[in-house]
Amino acid sequence: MGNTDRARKALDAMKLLGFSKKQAFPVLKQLVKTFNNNWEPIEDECYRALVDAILDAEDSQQTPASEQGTQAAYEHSEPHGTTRDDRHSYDSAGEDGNETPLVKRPRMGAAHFGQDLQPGPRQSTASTQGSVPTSPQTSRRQTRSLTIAQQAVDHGGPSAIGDALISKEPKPEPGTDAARIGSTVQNTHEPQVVPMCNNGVGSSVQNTQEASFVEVDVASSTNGEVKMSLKCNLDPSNFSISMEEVFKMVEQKCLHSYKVLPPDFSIGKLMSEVCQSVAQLGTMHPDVHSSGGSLHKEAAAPFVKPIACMAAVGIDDNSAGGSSVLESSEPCLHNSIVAWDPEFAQRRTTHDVTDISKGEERVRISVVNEFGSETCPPFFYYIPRNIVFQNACVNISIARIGDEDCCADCSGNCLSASFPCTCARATGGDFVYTPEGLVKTAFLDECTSISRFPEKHHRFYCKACPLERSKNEASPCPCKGHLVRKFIKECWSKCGCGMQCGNRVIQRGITCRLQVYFTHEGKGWGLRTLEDLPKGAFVCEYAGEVLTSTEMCERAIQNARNGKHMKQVLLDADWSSGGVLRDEEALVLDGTFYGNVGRFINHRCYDANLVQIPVEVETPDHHYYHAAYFTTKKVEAFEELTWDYGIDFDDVDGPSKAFGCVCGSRYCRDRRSPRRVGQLGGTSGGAGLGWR
Ligand SMILES: C[S@@+](CC[C@H](N)C(=O)[O-])C[C@H]1O[C@@H](n2cnc3c(N)ncnc32)[C@H](O)[C@@H]1O
Repeated sequence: MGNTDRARKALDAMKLLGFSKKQAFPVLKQLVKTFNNNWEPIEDECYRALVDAILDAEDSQQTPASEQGTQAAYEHSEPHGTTRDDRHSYDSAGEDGNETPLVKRPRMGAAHFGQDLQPGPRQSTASTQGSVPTSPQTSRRQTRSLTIAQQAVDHGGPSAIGDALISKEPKPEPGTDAARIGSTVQNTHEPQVVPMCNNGVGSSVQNTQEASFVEVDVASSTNGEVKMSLKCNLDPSNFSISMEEVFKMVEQKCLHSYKVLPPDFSIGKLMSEVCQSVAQLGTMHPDVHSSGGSLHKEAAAPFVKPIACMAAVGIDDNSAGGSSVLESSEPCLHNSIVAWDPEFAQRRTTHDVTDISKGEERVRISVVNEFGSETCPPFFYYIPRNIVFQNACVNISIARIGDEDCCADCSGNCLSASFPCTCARATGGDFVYTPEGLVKTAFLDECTSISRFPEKHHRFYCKACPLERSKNEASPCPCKGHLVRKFIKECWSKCGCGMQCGNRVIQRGITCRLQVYFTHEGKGWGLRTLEDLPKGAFVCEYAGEVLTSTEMCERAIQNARNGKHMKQVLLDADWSSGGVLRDEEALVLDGTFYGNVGRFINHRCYDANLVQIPVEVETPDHHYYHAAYFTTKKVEAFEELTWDYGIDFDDVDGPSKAFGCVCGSRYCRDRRSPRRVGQLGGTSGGAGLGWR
């Protein structure tokens, strides 16, 4: 083929992309000269070099259309009212009058990965930042969709020169909040089409005459939710490929294009990194953002990284809530007395909806209400870790931790030692956590079983039950029994290992991305995850004021008068093992007035996706411990996080009076429930945890 033919083909190809001959020709001429009449690099990858060169030439001339006032640089006139930027998005017709795709022009190579789709001069209507409403109050999910439209037009030249990337209407995904909000999604984007070389994922259908689409959807919100999905509407009967094959192919093409790539480069990883980066930018606390501090790293570290810990090296624990210690040198902790001032609380009605934790957690925890008018839950003080109310005795002292209660001789990461350390042995002979920071399946399943089928598990019966005594001191009822629960013992400060030790998970605080949201089933506010969570993942603790059981009863009476629901968790795992317990040793956590996100976890009968496991960190006995929530199964992003409160709904005198269950579980135990569709034989009878 001679130079003239090659030039004609190149100009035809450019025309298909919306570049006029006037634009393309001088650039092509220059390129041919630059490459010493060698056409290969010009024709390579569907004229990628040429497109880039034209865009570069445009860049060097470009001023915004609104300022320019003329479109003299273009052969054809602009559609009505469009700006130069718009024109890049909407070339309404080709020079031949045929309807050609409305084009937007990013750099071709980068467009595969959306890299060139960052805010930029020619993407004023579709920038990621621009798409996100600036008001933090806005709870609407914004979606950003990029569609690679494969036109597969065969003009004798590279067949898929017309591949295009379209930013289209937000498209909610089934099962996500975006799907629920449906038409309420605010779309700040215009549809856009970007020319793509056919070296993308759609290449396997380049000969088809029918238009095919590959959509890359990036859904994001002000609250930092990000979901990236890739959808193809290709006819699956034409071919069968696995995503792995696709990734491999794209990876090879990347390698070909960019010449140098790290050996472990993967498209899957790249996509997940894109999501994580968007999430990270959205979830970083402003102070971290500006300082680029280590907290930023920590927040971004996937919690499943061996060391949810690794990133914790060098973190500033003051701000990051890395320790769950109740600070005290007193045997009984009385230095953090919390007094609830109802008047003050009434004056303070709002939370920071961008972060209900007020920066107390490592990640922001946003609040959204897609269904009602209340913008946020009733006021309470957010505390990331437990604080004693008044009389509770939480005896944390170095002196009480004996050699048999810690692993003073360890160093580094206990999980990598050849033998389980003392702390691991305290959990039953082995480490409970995997190197990825997840609770091992066998242990988790046993904890879940105890919680689901308490009647099948062993109970202790107190001689003088503190719970019954606090209800009626004069003539207490016999103890109803306390479940023997399985404990996790984490390494702690008296141990020789470091903060990066894999046997320290809950003490690092929340690392997954959570959101408080208003449920539509009538449960009030609830908690959901914004990312997929594997089975056994730590979600959060239930944090609150530490009360004695007498204080709890007094509060319960007071709250019943005020029509307030209590949000309490009994720490009764070991009440009967040490003989008669003093009232100040029988402890309860109450998150009603001072609490963390754990107070938003709603109840689900039987098949809840969280289980509460007692975790001992700083105290060697089981009177005081942390009530930590772990996932019982894989949980998808945007799923509500639920826990079985262990309520016996048939006990009309008990806590079930508080609410009619609308958990929606097919095993719902509340016979009155309108949403009940089935029944599991037997009742829970309580999982050893009271809930009022
Ligand atoms: C710990 S709080 C959970 C957060 C609460 N939904 C809120 O808005 O603050 C427990 C309260 O949530 C409500 N709740 C939790 N699970 C429920 C369910 N399955 N059905 C109905 N209400 C539920 C009840 O009002 C219960 O007293």
